[in-house]
Amino acid sequence: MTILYNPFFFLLIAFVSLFLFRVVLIKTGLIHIVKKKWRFIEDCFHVYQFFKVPEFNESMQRNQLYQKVVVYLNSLTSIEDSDFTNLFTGKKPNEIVLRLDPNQVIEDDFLGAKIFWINEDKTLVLKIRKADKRRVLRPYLQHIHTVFDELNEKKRDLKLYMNVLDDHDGQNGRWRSVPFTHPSTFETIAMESDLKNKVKSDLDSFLKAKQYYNRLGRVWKRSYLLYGPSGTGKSSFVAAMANFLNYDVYDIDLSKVLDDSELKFLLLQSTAKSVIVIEDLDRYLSEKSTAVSLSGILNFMDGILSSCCGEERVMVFTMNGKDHVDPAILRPGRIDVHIHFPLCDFTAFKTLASSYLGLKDHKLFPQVEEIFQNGASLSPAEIGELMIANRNSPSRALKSVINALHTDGDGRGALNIGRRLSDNGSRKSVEEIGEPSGIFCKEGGHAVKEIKKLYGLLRIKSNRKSPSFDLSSGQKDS
Ligand SMILES: Nc1ncnc2c1ncn2[C@@H]1O[C@H](COP(=O)(O)OP(=O)(O)OP(=O)(O)O)[C@@H](O)[C@H]1O
Ligand SMILES: [Mg+2]
Repeated sequence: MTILYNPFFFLLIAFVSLFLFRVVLIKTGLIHIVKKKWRFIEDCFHVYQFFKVPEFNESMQRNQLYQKVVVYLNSLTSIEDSDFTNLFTGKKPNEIVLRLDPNQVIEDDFLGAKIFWINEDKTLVLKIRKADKRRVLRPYLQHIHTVFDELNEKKRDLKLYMNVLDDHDGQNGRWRSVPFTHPSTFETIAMESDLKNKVKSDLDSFLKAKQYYNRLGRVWKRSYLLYGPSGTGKSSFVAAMANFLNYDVYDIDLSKVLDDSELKFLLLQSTAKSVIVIEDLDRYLSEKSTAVSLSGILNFMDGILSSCCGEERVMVFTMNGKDHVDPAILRPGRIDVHIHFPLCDFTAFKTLASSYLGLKDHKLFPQVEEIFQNGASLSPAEIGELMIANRNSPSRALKSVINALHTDGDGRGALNIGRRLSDNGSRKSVEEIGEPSGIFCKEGGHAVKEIKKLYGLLRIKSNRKSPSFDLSSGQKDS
């Protein structure tokens, strides 16, 4: 019986009872009633101020702020906690969005202050403690603007612009647009994952670097050269980049550009947050199938003109090979990142087999691996086509890939290897850093490298015969 008089026993009982009480409150949902009562009691001790945001102004024009607040509130997770919420289908398939119901209260936290929104008829009422108002209100409204802009940016429909020769209406210059709906993403591209991540983080850091570029007095742009044999995924990669960045695409057909000044004009007419692409640049240059001069292209690449618009742009140039391209185009500082798109190797093949056939492993894989090791190769496009054509039978698909590698692909990979071996020493140094298919000329991305480049520490290297490789080894060193 003495245990009953033990204070520890009482404490234990109290703890257990409290715990059980809490469990009952949570499990039965009574917690919400308790919270409401508690809020009511709290309200008695605070003085609140109310701000109305009506949907229309006195001239019956729409209040922009109302729209922004609605979008902002609908994005809050606390909307799920209000007693009534409307459910709608979203724009994407299977997407369901929540919308605040009239007469509901939604709670928000900002800078440690509690803010309540009451959805009255055609008016949103902001309720804030007087004690918090001076400190919180302005930054909070600014926060709503920012979140709204971000959400808007995310959901906007992308466009693909193409330049045309005729300009009948004269209204939109020479650009014509269609919705950009290319499904390619970084996930669907078969590519060394390390390289893919490097490109993603390069794009990410570019997006965040507005202040940085401004401080250095540089145009806020980043340019990429994608080069490699046909069907290795260069165009798909451009689409993946645009989808990743959520940028429009401006696809410049150089054969439809009448002269250098028109190329400048096209650049000036492009909007911020866009990927500007020139495909097959090497072909235009070697066949001279464009009226644009080399200097016109160089000026375009340097983006001198886009500096007047000052907003972010990504430029992408694709080529089948760099061998016959004027060195001025490839000099360091002109194109920031070079990415090589090789023919398929066994790793890329496995990625394709996984996405096209849903195969993680197969008894024919060792055979395929051996063929790749013997130097045969095909482009991912060729392998992809065979897999799509035989998608109902993975074994047949793999056999047809093996056949094609034996016949069409024989020696293509070997040729590739041969080319590498016959290259100069600097190309070998690329192989040494373990990025045969990766970014081998990547300046910047990191502040130190940008500054080095700016202040000419790397300029000495640009005079060498094969500047990209020197730069990459500089990168390796650093
Ligand atoms: N690395 C890859 N990963 C996944 N699919 C690929 C890859 N490379 C090519 N493909 C597929 O092959 C087709 C052709 O690819 P894409 O047009 O991007 O090649 P490309 O390098 O631009 O060729 P070209 O130099 O002839 O323009 C696309 O349907 C794409 O899905
Ligand atoms: Mg292409």
